[in-house]
Amino acid sequence: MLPEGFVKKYQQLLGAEAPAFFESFQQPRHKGFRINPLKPNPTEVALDLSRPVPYAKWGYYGAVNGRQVDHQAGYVYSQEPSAMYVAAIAAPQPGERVLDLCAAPGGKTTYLASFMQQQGLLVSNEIMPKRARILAENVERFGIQNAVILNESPAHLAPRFPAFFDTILVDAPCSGEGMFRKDPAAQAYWTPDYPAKCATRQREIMTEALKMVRPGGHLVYSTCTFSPEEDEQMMAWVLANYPEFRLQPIKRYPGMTAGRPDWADGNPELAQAVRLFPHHIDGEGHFMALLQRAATAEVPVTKPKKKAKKGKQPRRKTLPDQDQVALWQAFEKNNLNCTLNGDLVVFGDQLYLSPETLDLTQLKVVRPGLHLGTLKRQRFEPSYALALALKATAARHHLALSAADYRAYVHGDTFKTVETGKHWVLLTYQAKTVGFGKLVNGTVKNFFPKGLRFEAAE
Ligand SMILES: C[S@@+](CC[C@H](N)C(=O)[O-])C[C@H]1O[C@@H](n2cnc3c(N)ncnc32)[C@H](O)[C@@H]1O
Repeated sequence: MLPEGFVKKYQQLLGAEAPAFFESFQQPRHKGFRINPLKPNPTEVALDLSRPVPYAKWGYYGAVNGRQVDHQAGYVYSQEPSAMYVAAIAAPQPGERVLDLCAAPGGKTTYLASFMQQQGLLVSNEIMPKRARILAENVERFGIQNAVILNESPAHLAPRFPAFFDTILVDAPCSGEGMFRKDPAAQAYWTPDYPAKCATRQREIMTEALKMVRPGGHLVYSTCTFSPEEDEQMMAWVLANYPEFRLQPIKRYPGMTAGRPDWADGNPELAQAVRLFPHHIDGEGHFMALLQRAATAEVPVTKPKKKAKKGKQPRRKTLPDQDQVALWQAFEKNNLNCTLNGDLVVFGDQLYLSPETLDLTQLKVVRPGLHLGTLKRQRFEPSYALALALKATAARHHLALSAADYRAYVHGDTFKTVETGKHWVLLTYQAKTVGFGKLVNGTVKNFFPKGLRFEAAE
């Protein structure tokens, strides 16, 4: 049952449309997924691709089975169809600097990365530590090479990246009215003053996010809620307080409706925003707006940091030493056919490849780039993330698994093979890279991450 206050509110706002809107909550929800253009032959998945989402490149209606190789190998990402349009509006170019400020679990980050084709910088940030780890898992599964994953508050990020990003996505935490069908708990949580509370937090987030957009750059703001307080009124607040930002038109596909100036301060510019209502479109519902910062906007000068006294400059702890570089290079030479681009960065005994030289000191870093692997005393152990970022042909040794071997592998078991020798093997199943194993005299030792092990579907 929809909350009483919710029904009253939308009866008033939607008038004659309200019954159709309420009725949509009785219908089954719409599921969707995107295929991953970063992988070789991305359409070779065991899923029905006959129903594309008209407004979302790589998007389809349908459900994904999380126990199948298409999911495990990062060939598909489950995403509710209306949510897909957010990153499709942002559509960053390869080479751009992009920030996804509220990024977990990664639906929009993985979509942004699809556009970027591994070029440029994608900073994916999530404030909640647990959710940031899930974000990292999804980024790795998708095989993204140019992402830096942070676990920061917007207030801590803004002074570090003033006017830095070409594109910023703020998929704001919201009252989640568009989640009512998927998650009945969202209904129980709802109270008439909840949207206003969420709006306060959204203004705090936007205050920081806007500082990080470069002159001429864009910010996409989105919520999965219908409440004007969090949607048009948020954008009205931005336009009134930040005159260097203007709303830009967004293409409206059939079923999408214009933002409602009459639900805010009447500013006609608000009609540039887009609403996806569940009674008009096959999706759960979303609001999205595209802001652009004037190319001529003046950027406040930030004070340069005090330099450490001569001789006291701490050595950047993240630069690998010669021995560590040598271990990686030996692994690369003996095992890979490709060269990976970026800066080598070391955190403890973990080696990463960073897409851009960034000063990440005093930031909570989940991944400073692509995780390459672990530096052991005399050897290098490649990571699962590296395997999923590689094409099978990028490795010197690869091994195609049978269905039984694949099941054993994702379950965490060792298995036998007729191959001989002692070296790393990049494992594939149905021509999809699924992880590394170590071949030792006919046995493949299992390196599938413990926390991800599962029973594969038959
Ligand atoms: C709508 S969800 C993001 C969904 C994500 N963009 C996706 O597509 O998978 C909003 C996220 O904002 C995070 N969040 C909550 N409070 C926040 C705050 N004060 N500042 C920034 N992010 C916050 C939540 O933890 C949540 O992961």
